[in-house]
Amino acid sequence: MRALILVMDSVGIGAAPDAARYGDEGADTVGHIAEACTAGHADSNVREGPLRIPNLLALGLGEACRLATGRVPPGLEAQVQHRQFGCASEISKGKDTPSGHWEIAGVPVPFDWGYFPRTRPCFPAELTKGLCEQAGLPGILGDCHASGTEIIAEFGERHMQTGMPICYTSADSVFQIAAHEETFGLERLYCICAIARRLIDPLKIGRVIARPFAGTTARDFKRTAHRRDFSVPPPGSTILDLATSAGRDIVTIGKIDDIFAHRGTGRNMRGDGNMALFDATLKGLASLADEGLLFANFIDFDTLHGHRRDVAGYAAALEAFDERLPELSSRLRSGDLLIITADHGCDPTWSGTDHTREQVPILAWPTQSSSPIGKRTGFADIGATAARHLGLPAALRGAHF
Ligand SMILES: O=P(O)(O)O[C@H]1O[C@H](CO)[C@@H](O)[C@H]1O
Ligand SMILES: [Mn+2]
Ligand SMILES: [Mn+2]
Repeated sequence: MRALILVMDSVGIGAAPDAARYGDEGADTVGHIAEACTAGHADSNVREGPLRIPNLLALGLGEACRLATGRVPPGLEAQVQHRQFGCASEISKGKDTPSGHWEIAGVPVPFDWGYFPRTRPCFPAELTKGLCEQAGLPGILGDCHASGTEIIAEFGERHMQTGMPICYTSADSVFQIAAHEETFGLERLYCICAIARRLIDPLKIGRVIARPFAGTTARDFKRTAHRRDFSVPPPGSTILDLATSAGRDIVTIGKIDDIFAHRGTGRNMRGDGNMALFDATLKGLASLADEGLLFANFIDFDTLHGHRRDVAGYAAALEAFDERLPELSSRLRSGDLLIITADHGCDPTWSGTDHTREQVPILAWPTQSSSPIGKRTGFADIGATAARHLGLPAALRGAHF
């Protein structure tokens, strides 16, 4: 008997009840992608036509959408084979990855994050000064809200000439530093991120993110897989901490270890892209001991497609993930529990490039209980259910389903 939590990063299924507060009323990541596909607006050289995700639909994704918004998106009507589906809205404020994952793991965020204003410059002068002094930098570029790919196209060449890193933020509580892997150096980038992490702790900023890139000109700059997140630790004991205390085997896939600031994250396995992460998940599962926990994050939905407002790419990523689900389900043993969910939305049809405050799906297979999961307040019910399944102490915030 083991438990698996798979987070499809940013796969929201409709605006959260408080979405208006975030300017996200009407956002719907899966719904709008399905609509675009059906309308023939998401055809590309890798996919075409209506969204084809039969395995997620069999787990109840279409019906979870109905619970969240009152309608099944076009093309997602299907026979549900497993009736353990539901949706959840987030208690924590914000719409970013750390709070979404921590809440899934049983720890909603009880405080308000710090954010940087939409001004230029947007970082406090003392912060920039401190960073330049302590890291020996001649200055910084950017100093604004931006899309990560656009800002390296804009400032990448100047960065290479001057050695000034590109610092930017978003609607999330983040301080992001982009620098060239070779001319600036990867280790040096990590090093200045660690300095920035210490400097912004008092500002309650959730993450410093290293954004290394490669290439020679604005036309061919490309971010590499060596991104690293410097997160603050979760503000309470998560399911990972409980499982660690109980001596359980833990496998984390992808950026889960960064998101939880490496606390209780067990054996971490990485992969460059969703398919490599899926391979790692299968490998991790094969080695996961009885009563163990596997916690995985699939990042491409968000980083490559949601933030880039790439509807066809997002649809193709959902289809590719869906296609691999049978490999996973065929490896589950009797008594294992699988929960597929998400941490927030990132509607690729929405304005701007930020996350969207959305409800998330809960697709469970199978659960101990036969009552419907329904519409949940708080992602913590997911962690509470996995914890109960593993026989861990009932110390998390949520109620199990
Ligand atoms: O535009 P890029 O650099 O992908 O940044 C995005 O990535 C951050 C982390 O998900 C978000 O806060 C958003 O700013
Ligand atoms: Mn995320
Ligand atoms: Mn994101």
